[in-house]
Amino acid sequence: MTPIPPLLVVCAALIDADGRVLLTRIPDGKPYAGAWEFPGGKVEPGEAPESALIRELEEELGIATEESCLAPLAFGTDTSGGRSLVLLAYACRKWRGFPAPREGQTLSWTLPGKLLGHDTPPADKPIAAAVRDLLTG
Ligand SMILES: Nc1nc2c([nH]c(=O)n2[C@@H]2O[C@H](COP(=O)(O)OP(=O)(O)OP(=O)(O)O)[C@@H](O)[C@H]2O)c(=O)[nH]1
Repeated sequence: MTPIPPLLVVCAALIDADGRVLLTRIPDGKPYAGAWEFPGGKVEPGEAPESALIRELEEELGIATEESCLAPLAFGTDTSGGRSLVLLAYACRKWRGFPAPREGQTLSWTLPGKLLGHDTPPADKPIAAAVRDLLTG
């Protein structure tokens, strides 16, 4: 049997000048609807993770950033319910434009101490902890 590789997903902890982090609400009809996640999305075949994240941030939020502004931070996994997913998270403090919901998402700028209080998918838990530690260290 040929093993199926896990789905590779990238996300960003966008950190604003006040040290808040952007979460987006997962819309109805998607896995974990109503929970909160970091902006990002799937890495396409042949795409570098950083390029995928830059593309997703532009598509979802209308902001522009670059590879030198993406600092690898943490990763999480989700193998529940038949899923097999690896989520790579980058911290990002520099971008151009003002993040706005291009796909109808609800956005929340969240203080680091409140990150773990949000309902998030399992893969996001270690990432939320790493972001909190980075910002409250
Ligand atoms: N963007 C994002 N996806 C996450 C996070 N945590 C997590 O488990 N995921 C999962 O990773 C997958 C990413 O899918 P997506 O729908 O956001 O990706 P995409 O923008 O490329 O989707 P598309 O196929 O609709 O274009 C989903 O199954 C989602 O539940 C997270 O923090 N951010």
